[in-house]
Amino acid sequence: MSSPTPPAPLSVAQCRSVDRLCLEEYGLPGAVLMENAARGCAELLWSLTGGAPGPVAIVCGKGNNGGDGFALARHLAIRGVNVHLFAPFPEPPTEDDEPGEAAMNARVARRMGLPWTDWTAMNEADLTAALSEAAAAGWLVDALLGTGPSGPPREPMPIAVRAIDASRMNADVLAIDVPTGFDADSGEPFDPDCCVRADHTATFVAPKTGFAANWAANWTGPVSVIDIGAPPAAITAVR
Ligand SMILES: NC(=O)C1=CN([C@@H]2O[C@H](COP(=O)(O)OP(=O)(O)OC[C@H]3O[C@@H](n4cnc5c(N)ncnc54)[C@H](O)[C@@H]3O)[C@@H](O)[C@H]2O)[C@@H](O)CC1
Ligand SMILES: [K+]
Repeated sequence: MSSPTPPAPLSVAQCRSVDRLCLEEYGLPGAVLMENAARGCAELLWSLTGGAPGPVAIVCGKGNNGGDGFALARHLAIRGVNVHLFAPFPEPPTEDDEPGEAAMNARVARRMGLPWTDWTAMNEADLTAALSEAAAAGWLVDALLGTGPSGPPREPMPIAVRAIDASRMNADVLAIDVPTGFDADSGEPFDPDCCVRADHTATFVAPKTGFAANWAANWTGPVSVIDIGAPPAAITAVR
C-alpha cells in the first residue's frame, strides 16, 4: 500500500536499521516485509497503469532487492499478468545452500513455472532483445540492486543495467526501492555510465535522503513510497 503522507526521508543506513529493528525488537521477519514490499509494488503497477499492466519483465539480482522481484512476479501472475523473470542463475539455490527470503521467493517462482531466463548467460545484445520482447508496451522492473551496494555495480550487473536502458523505448521502467547503480544517500549515480534510469521508483518505508537532490529525479522518475508494515516506532527510533 502506498503511504498517503510519505514519511520524512531516511538514509540508507537508517533504512537498514529499520529492517534490523523490525526483526530484533519486534520479531517481524524479513520475509513478511518482503511480501508486503512485493504486494505493494503489484498494487502500484495497477495504479500507475490505470488497470491491469501489460506484460512485465522483471530483472533480478541475488540479494533481497532481487527477492522483491521474485515475490512481485508471483503477485502479478496471481492477478493474471503476463510476467517473465530474468534471474541471476539458471536454477535457484536449494534451501540448504541458501535459506534466506530472497532465495525462497526465487524457488517459489521457479516452482510456479513462470517464464524464466538466466540473464547472466546472455550477452548484452541478446538480453536487450529478450527484455524488449518480454516487456513490449508494458513494464520492465529493475530488481537488480537496492540499498545493498556502496559502489558502482560490479560484474555481471553492468550488462543488465545497459540492457534495461537500451530497452526503455519499448517499456516503462519501474525501479524497486532504488534504481540500480544510484547512490541513494548522495542522490547521484555511483557511475553515471552504469545506472538504471527509471520512469518510476517504488521505494520502501520512506524516501531515501538522496532522492531530494538536484537531478535525482532524472534517475528515479516520480517516487512512490510503499508501506511494508514496519511499526512506526521502528522508523522514529532510527531518526
Ligand atoms: N528486511 C529487509 O532487509 C528488506 C529488504 N528489502 C529489499 O532488500 C534490499 C536490500 O537488500 P540487500 O541488503 O540484500 O542488498 P541488495 O539486494 O541491494 O544487494 C545485495 C546483493 O548485491 C551484491 N552486491 C553488493 N554490492 C554490489 C555491487 N557494487 N555490484 C554488484 N553486486 C553487488 C551482493 O553480493 C548481494 O548479492 C532493499 O533495497 C529492498 O529492495 C525489502 O524486501 C524489504 C525488507
Ligand atoms: K533496483
